Amino acid sequence: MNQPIIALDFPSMDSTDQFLSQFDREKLYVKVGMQLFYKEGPNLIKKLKEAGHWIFLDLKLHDIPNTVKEAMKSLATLHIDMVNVHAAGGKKMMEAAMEGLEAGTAAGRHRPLCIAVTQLTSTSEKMLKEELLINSHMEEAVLHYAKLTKEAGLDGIVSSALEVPLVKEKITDFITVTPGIRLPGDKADDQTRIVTPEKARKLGSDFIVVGRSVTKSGNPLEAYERVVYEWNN
Ligand SMILES: O=c1ccn([C@@H]2O[C@H](COP(=O)(O)O)[C@@H](O)[C@H]2O)c(=O)[nH]1
Repeated sequence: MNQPIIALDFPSMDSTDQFLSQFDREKLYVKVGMQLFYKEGPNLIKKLKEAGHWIFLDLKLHDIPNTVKEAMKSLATLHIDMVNVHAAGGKKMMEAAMEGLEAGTAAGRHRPLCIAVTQLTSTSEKMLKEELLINSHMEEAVLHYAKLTKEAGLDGIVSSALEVPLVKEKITDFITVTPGIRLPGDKADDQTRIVTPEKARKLGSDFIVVGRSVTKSGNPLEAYERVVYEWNN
């Protein structure tokens, strides 16, 4: 079974524990983002690891190459499974991220997967042009950043599932992690490039990231099971 990655966008360890307690010790693939990590830090990661969960630490590093390299050295000691940067930091920054991760990974351990955000799933075509002054269509912009990411030696990208077919056509051996996932009928909220789990599977995503469709549902366990079903069948 392919597991969706569940975004633990909660304010504290307590609210996270409360959410996870509904899953009866099932091992989940979880995503810890800025809100939770900035509050609870490495202790939370340790706790989630001890409970057997896989962890995508979604901090989206974006700084000068040396700073990103040293930050990745530290993050590699947390034994997470996946980590990320913003591709907009450029090739040198992404290469530095990989150097840091490799240097920080203990002998005998797997280096965490490292992926780069191409264009946030909250970004629309209009915003791309008018605010970011990127004068190409979303798909081309995502592909351009994906190519830079591949050249820098990273394992894959974050994009919406809508761009996955083009990325997969042009770049091989490269994973696609796609947030902006909504169950049919759910609100888009601040996301603009959204698809259902079923559509993401049909478009060829390797991993989907699901937050509010599960965490804000009246019945999170049932919503999770629906996502799992749609994602796998
Ligand atoms: O382009 C991106 C990159 C990261 N995210 C993160 O994924 C989740 C999505 O949450 P939803 O509640 O399902 O919208 C959230 O943690 C974002 O920080 C993204 O949405 N888009």
